Amino acid sequence: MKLAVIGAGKWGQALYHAFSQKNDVVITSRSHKDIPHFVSMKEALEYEYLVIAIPAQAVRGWLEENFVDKGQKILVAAKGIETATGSFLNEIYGEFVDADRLAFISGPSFAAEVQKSLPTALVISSTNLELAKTYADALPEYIRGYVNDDVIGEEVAGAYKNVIAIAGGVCDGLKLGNNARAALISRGLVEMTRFGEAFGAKTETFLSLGGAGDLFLTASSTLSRNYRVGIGLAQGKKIEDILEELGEVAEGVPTAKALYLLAKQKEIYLPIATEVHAMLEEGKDPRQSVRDLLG
Ligand SMILES: NC(=O)c1ccc[n+]([C@@H]2O[C@H](COP(=O)([O-])OP(=O)(O)OC[C@H]3O[C@@H](n4cnc5c(N)ncnc54)[C@H](O)[C@@H]3O)[C@@H](O)[C@H]2O)c1
Ligand SMILES: O=P(O)(O)OC[C@H](O)CO
Repeated sequence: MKLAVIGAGKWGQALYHAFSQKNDVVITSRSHKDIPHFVSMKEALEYEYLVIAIPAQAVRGWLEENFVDKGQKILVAAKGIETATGSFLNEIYGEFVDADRLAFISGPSFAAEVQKSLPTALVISSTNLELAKTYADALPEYIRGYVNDDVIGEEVAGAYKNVIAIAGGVCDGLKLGNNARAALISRGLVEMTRFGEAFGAKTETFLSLGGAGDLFLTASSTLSRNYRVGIGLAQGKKIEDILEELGEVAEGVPTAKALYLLAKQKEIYLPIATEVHAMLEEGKDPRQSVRDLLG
């Protein structure tokens, strides 16, 4: 199979490594990178099968500037909800490509471990299960690919867990203990499920890889950029300084605002996301957020 990976950040390069095990893969990004089989954006967009690892908040602009529909299939490899409009990625990509040519990859997957070919299990979701299977079959032996058709559920899970991961970092940064982190992660799973169901997601989606699996991974590891944002908040750092130090995308930061706005609009009770939003956007003291969550 011939594939083109678009976006050469940590995740794009990890997926390029993974898919290259069994396929002919090229990679591109907005600035040249010294990677074998690096091609121009124009050449990459001629491929039939694409993998796009551009961060959620940049997707719409990138599509508007670069994408011409020539029948390509797209595996969307980002996790987030567009803050400006509250749109999920399937809605944004859906403005450019029919749903039956869109698939979404999610699940517990630190790029650094995928890059080292460590055992991983991921979910590829699509309304077109044949397409999901095509991409899953292209994964290497060290990645077990599951497929399902609950695109909304997998999208919500992948986006929401980044916000709970920020809270997980706050919890550990304040040294509140394992009991507190377990309570936070469990309640975070309930909260993301409640949110997902409001948008038509399947409850069981949140019990598997894309939900509980990715949440447990991300909300308790310094390998997570979002978890590290929480550590910084607990240390009293300003979010601007945290992100500058990080030097990589932390999708939970803009997604927290998107969740807060959607929760108000649809009147959904999202206590943890609301407190993360308050810490990020209003500079609320993390200790006060914890007290308010426990209150
Ligand atoms: N890093 C991981 O472990 C991991 C794992 C799974 C999913 N993801 C998801 O993958 C997506 C990308 O994250 P990442 O880890 O590669 O982040 P990163 O910060 O390592 O890289 C982001 C890449 O996007 C590019 N980019 C940013 N704005 C752009 C724009 N306007 N147009 C074109 N390119 C742009 C940057 O140049 C950079 O190469 C995120 O949604 C993230 O949640 C990351
Ligand atoms: O580093 P994070 O917090 O963006 O998490 C990376 C992946 O989404 C983990 O599955």
